[in-house]
Amino acid sequence: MLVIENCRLTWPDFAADYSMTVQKGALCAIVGPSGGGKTTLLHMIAGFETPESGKLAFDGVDLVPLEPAKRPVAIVFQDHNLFPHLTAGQNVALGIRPSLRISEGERRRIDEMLEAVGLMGFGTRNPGEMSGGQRQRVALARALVSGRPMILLDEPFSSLDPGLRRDMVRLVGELRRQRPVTILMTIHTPEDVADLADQMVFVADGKVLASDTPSAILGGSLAPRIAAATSNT
Ligand SMILES: Nc1ncnc2c1ncn2[C@@H]1O[C@H](COP(=O)(O)OP(=O)(O)OP(=O)(O)O)[C@@H](O)[C@H]1O
Repeated sequence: MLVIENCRLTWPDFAADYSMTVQKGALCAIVGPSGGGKTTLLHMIAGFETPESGKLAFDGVDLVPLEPAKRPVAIVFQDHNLFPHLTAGQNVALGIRPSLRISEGERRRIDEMLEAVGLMGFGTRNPGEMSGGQRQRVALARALVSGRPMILLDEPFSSLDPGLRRDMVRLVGELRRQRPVTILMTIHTPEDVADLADQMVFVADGKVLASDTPSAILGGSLAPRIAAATSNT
């Protein structure tokens, strides 16, 4: 389980105090207004920001003292996930070995992962020869092949058109059913994940203001605020 208890971060213009839990193996969607602190929450879990106080633990392990590379976490950003001078296969390989010196078995794992995200045969292409959706599939494959038990997706599909975005969200749903991974995903279109996510949290003003099932969140008292946050994007 991911446990976040009163994790505080303070800047001159913004203060956050996060508390939430996510069950191991769950898909948790993070929604809320722009500037409310969704990305900052993921950055804190990944280790790019350090809480001044509070508890941040996954599976009973305190994450705070661990540098980002040592955390049980892989992150996929909205853009710029891939190295343009490396092939798709090499970009995925980085999830296993930063040196890119991979064994034959690892090569097979990479090919299998590319196949799992619908990119069989694309291993030798460069990112510049791929569509935005295909590039995000490569980034997803790299996160999954790393074997890290928690994957953070920060608006990974928001630059894609609505149909492709829904396909990608469904792909995330399928992939996580096949492997024991906990996924936290920020999203500006909560309706896309309503029937896939186990949990939805609403983040605004640097706080987790609600945490429940997607139907309870989307049908509850926060619905107008969620609709307003969505229409502003
Ligand atoms: N390192 C930092 N230094 C100063 N302020 C920061 C830092 N990191 C985040 N913030 C502030 O935290 C606030 C929340 O930003 P954040 O990106 O987490 O919001 P968000 O909910 O992800 O927004 P969006 O939906 O637009 O991506 C912003 O006001 C931002 O300026």
